[in-house]
Amino acid sequence: MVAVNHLASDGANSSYDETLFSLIAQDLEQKGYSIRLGALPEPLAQSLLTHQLSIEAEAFKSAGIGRGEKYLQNEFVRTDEICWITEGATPANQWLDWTARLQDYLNRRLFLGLFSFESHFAHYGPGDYYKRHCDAFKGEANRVLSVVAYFNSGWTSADGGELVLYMNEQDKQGLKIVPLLGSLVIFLSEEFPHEVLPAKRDRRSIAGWFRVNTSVANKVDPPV
Ligand SMILES: O=C(O)CCC(=O)C(=O)O
Ligand SMILES: [Fe+2]
Repeated sequence: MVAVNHLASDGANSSYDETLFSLIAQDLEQKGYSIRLGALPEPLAQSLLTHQLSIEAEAFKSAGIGRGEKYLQNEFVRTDEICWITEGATPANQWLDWTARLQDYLNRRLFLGLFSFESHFAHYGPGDYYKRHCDAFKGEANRVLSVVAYFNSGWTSADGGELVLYMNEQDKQGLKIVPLLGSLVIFLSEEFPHEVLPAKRDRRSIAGWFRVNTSVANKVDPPV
């Protein structure tokens, strides 16, 4: 009985996910980005928000640019606080499982060769922003696809904090996306400059990146 229920609910989730993944793949193929409102399964979005709130006080650090030795704190560019997501707590595992399934799907359908995934929670307090930037630089990038998921119920454009996705280097207008609970934005990391406008209240999200493998001979590319 338990096994049947388990299968039934897994089946329902995976058919929902397959439909969503297929729409995302189609968007990426046609436009290079996908904006899907309310797409992240609601129980997953809720449990990620609860988890984020529970670790915020002790585990979050001011965001920097880059990781490891190249880590730079630069308030001119961004002022949010972040916490990298690793396996452990159930909501984090569920997120990593969901993104692994998305990765498999996109590799099968679009042959992107996505190899690993890194992601962090982000908290923008009132006044926090992330100025216009690219997640990867043309040519040298191993970040291929950026994924952002939002956890803010009742957010409207009056609350600021929109993601502005610019279509290319020249675009000054961009597309504004309200960071409403469950919304997902996925885009080719090298192609779309973007920024986060100053938030007027607490704004919570996950930002993540699928990477290709850039290991060479005796230098192993770490997954995060
Ligand atoms: O939170 C967002 O809307 C985007 C964040 C972002 O661009 C980043 O962390 O690189
Ligand atoms: Fe970004």
